[in-house]
Amino acid sequence: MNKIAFIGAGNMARAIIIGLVNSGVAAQNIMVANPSEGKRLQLEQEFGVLQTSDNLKASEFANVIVLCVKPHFIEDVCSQISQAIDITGKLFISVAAGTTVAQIQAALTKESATELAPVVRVMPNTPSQLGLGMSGLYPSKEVTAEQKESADTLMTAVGKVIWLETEAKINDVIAVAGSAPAYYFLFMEAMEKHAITLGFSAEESRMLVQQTAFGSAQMVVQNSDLEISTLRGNVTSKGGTTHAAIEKFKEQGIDEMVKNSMNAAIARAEEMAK
Ligand SMILES: NC(=O)C1=CN([C@@H]2O[C@H](COP(=O)(O)OP(=O)(O)OC[C@H]3O[C@@H](n4cnc5c(N)ncnc54)[C@H](O)[C@@H]3O)[C@@H](O)[C@H]2O)C=CC1
Ligand SMILES: O=C(O)[C@@H]1CCC=N1
Repeated sequence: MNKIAFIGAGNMARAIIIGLVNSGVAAQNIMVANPSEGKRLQLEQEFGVLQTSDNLKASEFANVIVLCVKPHFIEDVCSQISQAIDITGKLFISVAAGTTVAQIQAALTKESATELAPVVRVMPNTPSQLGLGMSGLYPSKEVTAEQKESADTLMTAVGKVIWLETEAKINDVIAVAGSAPAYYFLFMEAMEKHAITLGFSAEESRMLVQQTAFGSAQMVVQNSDLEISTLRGNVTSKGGTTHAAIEKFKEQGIDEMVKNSMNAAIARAEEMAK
């Protein structure tokens, strides 16, 4: 049975922890470390996970250490852990955008050490908290088959996973899945705002938008044999209202806008890794 430490108790750690506990992982096998107490105490109260302010205590407790701090803290956190405790046999999983395996391994390597630590980079997304996450995983070559299985089991508990052939694909997963919940939220926010200006109450606007988004996503999921464009076509009567709206989206360059925005996420991830 793996013991899992989360270093950092923010949005992404919370999403994965909720998904894990709901999937049946024993809360006593999870310890979360965060310097300030608010978020970790909340996780303890809600889910019974162990918590500490001490990254080293959590790292000693676990054989799988999930790094869930902001990218600019990853290297400091890794050095702190590797300088203070014996990390032999421990698997490191990093969810950080724009922080490479090489950077993480360098920070995990003591001057005297010759071996590199096993690291799996994971790019998850926040729907993990509902068990509906989508993650891309990339293992360093030091990761054993058993550790790969552990990482797969961990992320499968909170959603679907794909394993990536190259580390560069992690940045593509950021654009398509990691950052993408925010794109859908942005679109829903825009629709909700306009529904309100059309005279619906805030509650009605929210319900109209969320139920339509939910139903549409379910239609995509439950009709995997159909192209998404076919589902769109089924709504779009020739010369009708949907056609008018879709033509307006196209006229304003929706494909270009989506492509450029996704590429901006990739470019930012590449820039962060420098
Ligand atoms: N939020 C998202 O949708 C996604 C985030 N990520 C990655 O997850 C990582 C965390 O992002 P969020 O959870 O959104 O950030 P966040 O700011 O919500 O959480 C980070 C947590 O780390 C804690 N922290 C700061 N310094 C620390 C230290 N030295 N030791 C232990 N804990 C420390 C903070 O107090 C905070 O609670 C980032 O690297 C990000 O790239 C990846 C995929 C999706
Ligand atoms: O915005 C970010 O940098 C992180 C990575 C993917 C989602 N959130």
